[in-house]
Amino acid sequence: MAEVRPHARFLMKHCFQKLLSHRSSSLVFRKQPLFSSTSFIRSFNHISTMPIDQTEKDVTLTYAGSSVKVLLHGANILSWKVNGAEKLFLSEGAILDGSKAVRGGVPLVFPVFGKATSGPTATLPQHGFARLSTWEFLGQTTESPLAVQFGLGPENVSEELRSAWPYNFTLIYTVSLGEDTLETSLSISNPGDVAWDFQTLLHTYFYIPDVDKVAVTGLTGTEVKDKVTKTDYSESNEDVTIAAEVDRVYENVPKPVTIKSDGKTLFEITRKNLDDVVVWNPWTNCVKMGDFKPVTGYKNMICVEAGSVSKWTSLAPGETYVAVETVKAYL
Ligand SMILES: O=P(O)(O)OC[C@H]1O[C@@H](O)[C@H](O)[C@@H](O)[C@@H]1O
Repeated sequence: MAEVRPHARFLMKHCFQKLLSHRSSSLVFRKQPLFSSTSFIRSFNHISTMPIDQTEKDVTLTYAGSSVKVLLHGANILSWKVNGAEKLFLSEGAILDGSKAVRGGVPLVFPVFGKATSGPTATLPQHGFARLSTWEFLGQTTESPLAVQFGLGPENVSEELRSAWPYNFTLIYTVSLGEDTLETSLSISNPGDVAWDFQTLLHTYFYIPDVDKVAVTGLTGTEVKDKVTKTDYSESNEDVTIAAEVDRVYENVPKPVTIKSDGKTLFEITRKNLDDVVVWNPWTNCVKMGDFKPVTGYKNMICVEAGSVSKWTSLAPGETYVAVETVKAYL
């Protein structure tokens, strides 16, 4: 029997199931080879810019003056532009060759947030293996908004990481680009025969003009685990501002969260099945990270991370968990 390449194996094992679920929600699924076909190109010849540009390393979508670029390594979004303006922070020192997690954009955290001290994920590196593995580009699902999918299964993960967490899983990451919105949806399935627990998070680095003027709202009254002060408390501020290192997990945040600058809304973040929100800015401690450049970059970034991290979610065989974040950009 001819050898089946990993990509084909992924499609057979993971995506045909997805295809069926898409059919029920009337989405169109196209497999990767169609992207290079002239029929696909012809179907978009009324649009002046090609909407999907695929290279060996990344995939760029262009839609209604906006664009998003996704690196296959980590399925890490590197850039999101609305009307030509960059909305994400990507360190000038970010390493994009697959040897390290990307410092900026939107790294994906799975199956553990931070570093577990006990349990099955304790042998995994900080934030798990999804951001350290090269995902497969699976193709396009819709034209308007423009959406594509990426997949990760055990066959895409290094042997070392796979033996550290030896479970069967399927991750399908859908990136949808609207005029001023970016929706990211992570479908986490257990196709194996034993249950496992996970945490997940979208580690979004937002670009901001000036950290001194920034405020995060929508967190008032929620319980906080403050990793800098090592205290737990209830957030009393309407406006959460940044004037030093901040590393906090806000638990069970009930409402959308907004990032403002000088009182004006820059971003609104809505979440489904991502109950927690992490706010992180390393401040001048960024000098300790070799890949954080320039060292003044902390003034132009804030991580507001939608996650399910304050508890473990158990996924039984055959179950799927779908986590969705929608970011709307203003200004
Ligand atoms: O350097 P890393 O592994 O990308 O992590 C960056 C930060 O990620 C945040 O989500 C964590 O709350 C921080 O504690 C951590 O420092």
